[in-house]
Amino acid sequence: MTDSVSVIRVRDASKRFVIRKEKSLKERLVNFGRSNQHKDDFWALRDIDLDIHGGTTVGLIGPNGSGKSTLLKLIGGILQPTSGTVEHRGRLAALLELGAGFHPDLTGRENVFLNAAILGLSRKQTAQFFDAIVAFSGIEPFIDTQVKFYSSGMYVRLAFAVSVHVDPDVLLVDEVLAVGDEPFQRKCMDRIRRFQAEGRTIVLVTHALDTVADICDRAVVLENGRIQVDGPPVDALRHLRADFEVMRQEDMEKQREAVGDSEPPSAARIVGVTVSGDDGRRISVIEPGDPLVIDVDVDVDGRVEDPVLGIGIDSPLGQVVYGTNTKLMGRRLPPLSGPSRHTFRLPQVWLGEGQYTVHAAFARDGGVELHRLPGAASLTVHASGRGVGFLNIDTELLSS
Ligand SMILES: Nc1ncnc2c1ncn2[C@@H]1O[C@H](COP(=O)(O)OP(=O)(O)OP(=O)(O)O)[C@@H](O)[C@H]1O
Repeated sequence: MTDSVSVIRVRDASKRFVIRKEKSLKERLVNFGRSNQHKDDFWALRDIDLDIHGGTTVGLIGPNGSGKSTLLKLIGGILQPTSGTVEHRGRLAALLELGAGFHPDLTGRENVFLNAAILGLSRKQTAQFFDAIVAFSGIEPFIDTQVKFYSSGMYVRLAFAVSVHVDPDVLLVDEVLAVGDEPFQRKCMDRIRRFQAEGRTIVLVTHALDTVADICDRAVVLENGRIQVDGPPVDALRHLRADFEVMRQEDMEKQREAVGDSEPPSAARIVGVTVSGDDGRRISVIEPGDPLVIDVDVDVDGRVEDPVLGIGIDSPLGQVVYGTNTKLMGRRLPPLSGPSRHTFRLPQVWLGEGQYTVHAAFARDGGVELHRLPGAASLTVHASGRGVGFLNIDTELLSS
């Protein structure tokens, strides 16, 4: 089934939605007698050109509302472009938003037949696959229940089972898989890998960026309805993570402004965190194995007798990837008062490719945390692209 020609071809496609907004009471009075709604045009996609070749796996990534699902729906023929063209070749199965393609009043069994018929299978063909579909979905006890009573996970289980059993040439998958439990998600990933090995084409919308690095041949970054990057996942992810970091900083700035000076002055504060290399120069990008020097400036109004100072490196979702503090290190700090600087040196930081932030925290030994500065500095790790995840390990293949 693998071929090098386009199985999906999007040419100069744009999609406009008309958004209706309720008018305010004042506007209603002024426009008495006329409609109570505003109509606004909104371009969810602009000038999209995309060729997807047979046998490839492409990830569509980008911030919330950037147009990923809309593009997937255009490819799947669920939506029509306002201008431009979208073509595809071969049988196409789509796993789009929850419940799409299912009729709520029909049972799981009836929906399997309905869905398969929409995808072009005869009743006889569907009957052949039926047991395999139900077995894969793992929801046999509920197969004769109306799907409106299904949980979101049960919906997705059945929908995914149908889409992978109808022998599609192209599989479109939106984020929905994320609602399945872990064992089911793993089963789906195994099936997706099998599809890849069989040379089928897969287009995936996801926020799981490591999944994109792991399974996609190519990634397309959408922002504000336009393609920003289209290329190898490592490049696309680097671009997107850098943009996310800008958004995070803007968001922090807004939060700080919103809180303003209303925050009560604390007796002990971390006033600054800087990250540098061994030569003392400030850095924000490192390679795996590089050393890192983290300076933490603290200001204590009064005196803290038994201070404990900690630092850590967090993932973009705020998960602590690494953390330590003076107590864990078996070091005792002297009582602190006034401003002071404390320097931590991490000799070799074997982090994997990605965007991280550095936090610092200050506490009393055995007592409450006095101050924490999350996202105090940002850190980008550029790795070789030979692995995914938080760690960088130079794995070798000893035998094959
Ligand atoms: N049927 C619709 N009517 C009006 N606006 C819509 C419609 N569908 C999508 N939009 C708007 O189009 C924009 C893109 O939506 P889309 O669902 O494609 O984004 P996305 O990148 O998939 O986002 P997310 O990551 O949050 O799922 C959003 O601003 C959304 O509000």
